[in-house]
Amino acid sequence: MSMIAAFYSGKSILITGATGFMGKVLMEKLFRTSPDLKVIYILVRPKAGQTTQQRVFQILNSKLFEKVKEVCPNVHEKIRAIYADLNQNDFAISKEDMQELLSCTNIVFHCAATVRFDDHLRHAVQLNVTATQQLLLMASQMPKLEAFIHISTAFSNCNLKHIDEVIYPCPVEPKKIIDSMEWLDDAIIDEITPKLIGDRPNTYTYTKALGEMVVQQESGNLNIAIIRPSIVGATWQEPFPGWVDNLNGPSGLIIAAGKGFLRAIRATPMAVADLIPVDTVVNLTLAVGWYTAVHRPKSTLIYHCTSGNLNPCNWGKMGFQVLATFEKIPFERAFRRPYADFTTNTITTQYWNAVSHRAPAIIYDFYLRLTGRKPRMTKVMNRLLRTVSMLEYFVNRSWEWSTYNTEMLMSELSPEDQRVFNFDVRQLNWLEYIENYVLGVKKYLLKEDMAGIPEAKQHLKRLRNIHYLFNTALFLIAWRLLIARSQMARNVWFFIVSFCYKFLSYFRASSTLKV
Ligand SMILES: CCCCCCCCCCCCCCCC(=O)SCCNC(=O)CCNC(=O)[C@H](O)C(C)(C)COP(=O)(O)OP(=O)(O)OC[C@H]1O[C@@H](n2cnc3c(N)ncnc32)[C@H](O)[C@@H]1OP(=O)(O)O
Ligand SMILES: NC(=O)C1=CN([C@@H]2O[C@H](COP(=O)(O)OP(=O)(O)OC[C@H]3O[C@@H](n4cnc5c(N)ncnc54)[C@H](OP(=O)(O)O)[C@@H]3O)[C@@H](O)[C@H]2O)C=CC1
Repeated sequence: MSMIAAFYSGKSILITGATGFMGKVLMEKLFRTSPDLKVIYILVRPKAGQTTQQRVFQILNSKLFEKVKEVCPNVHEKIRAIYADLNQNDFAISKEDMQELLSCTNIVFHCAATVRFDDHLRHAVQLNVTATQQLLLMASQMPKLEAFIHISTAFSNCNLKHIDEVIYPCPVEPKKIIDSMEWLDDAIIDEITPKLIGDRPNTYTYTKALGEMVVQQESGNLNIAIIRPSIVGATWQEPFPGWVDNLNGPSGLIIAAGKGFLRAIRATPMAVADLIPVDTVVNLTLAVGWYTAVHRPKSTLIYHCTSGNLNPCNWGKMGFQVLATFEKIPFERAFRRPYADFTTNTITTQYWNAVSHRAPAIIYDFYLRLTGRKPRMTKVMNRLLRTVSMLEYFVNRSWEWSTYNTEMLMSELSPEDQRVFNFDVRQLNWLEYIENYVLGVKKYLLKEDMAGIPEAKQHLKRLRNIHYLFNTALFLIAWRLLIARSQMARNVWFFIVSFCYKFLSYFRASSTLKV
């Protein structure tokens, strides 16, 4: 019997960010391995015209939860969606709901965050810092609370090269930042943002670092742990390989490359691609919840959930495997044939952006205009290049994260727990994982049918022929123009033609002699 699974039985668990990528996988695993848990409270806001109930209904009826329904048929009764907006005071939770949360919760998993790199500092602070502070305040009023697990990111200290499992202080105290966000206007915040974030690349990593400081300062008597995952990718094994449901991290770029929009990126092929499957992060999170509640470590432990030091893969290998998978499993209706050049040179990147990204978009928009349709490709391309420029920071550097606590925890687990809550990334086969990732992107993000693969392959063949035809035509036109203008080019041309003629004559003569 798994000790971790048994620990969560009968428990009331509060999850923030349960509608997000990681939150859904966390809920799924909890229900599947501990169907006897008492209740999962999730803080949800209405979104995109859906009420909180409709959102929960949609999640529970998704493919991700198919296995859960078999082991926990009354899952609908065990999930309690509580209306909440983490941007509001007291999260806008009703008094009755708040009372229930405070009196019943045993474990808190705080996953909610804004993960947008370019979020306005005010908004990023509100969600990643102030909301964390408020949640800790709530937690301090929960008499039955056994553990509070905060999800941070391995990149919260990406300004350092070697990162230990400790909290590194930011120069300005989080409390001061929270206060100043209340009275500074947007223009001033915009002005001071670069100074505040310093050598971090964006407001996301900065506010996640502030969030960790808040956890440290406000922990009081709470039993707290922090988990720092690196780049979270599709599921490795559970509930099935390749599941992914948003464009963050590599997923968006896999689509862009597979559809032929993205053909080059400024990336260092030898830099470590510190990807970690979402189910690995969830398994570690649940193991940490158990360990923190049962063993009650004296201080707040930080767990790095990374792959680089245990089972490294680099961007070059990853890109190669992604492209190789497109050969077997192409995406439908590609704009151009998938190809991705990783270059570290800024001038080469600009050349590729002009020739391979912007020019085809302009030509395609011109074609759309000619055929009476609305041009759109230039806009899509500009957005994509902006996204790529924001991710470039992470694909041109390598970090070293120490993983003593994570390895210590692994050794504390029983063999059964090591199997059921496996977070040993050394067992991951990258080639297989990446292939499943690409397949998952096709199935769950693009919602493409596998039956369409032969047609997709045909389409790529047509694109290849168009490519050859286009290049030949371009070459001939360029050559014709050169001949018309340069005596030297004409001489070369006559030399080649006469050489070919002589060679053919000689060949014909020698074959006649043989006969
Ligand atoms: C050969 C292949 C090799 C693969 C090689 C992979 C390398 C991959 C390195 C990753 C490295 C991350 C390392 C951080 C790890 C953490 O810890 S951070 C957690 C992850 N967070 C993220 O990834 C957030 C990144 N995204 C953002 O911040 C924002 O989307 C951006 C980039 C600022 C764009 O903002 P925006 O212009 O306002 O656009 P937004 O409204 O978000 O979306 C606009 C459009 O772009 C699309 N879009 C959004 N994000 C993306 C994306 N990532 N990609 C493409 N399209 C996107 C949207 O679907 C939308 O399309 P439409 O619906 O309009 O058709
Ligand atoms: N994805 C990654 O690569 C990595 C993620 N992380 C961390 O993991 C955690 C989970 O990330 P991930 O699941 O990928 O992120 P998602 O963007 O998929 O999910 C974010 C969650 O936060 C919720 N949320 C955001 N704003 C509010 C609000 N105002 N009120 C209530 N809920 C809100 C979202 O709700 P809604 O659905 O309503 O928007 C959603 O459930 C985060 O803490 C992130 O920093 C760390 C490293 C890498």
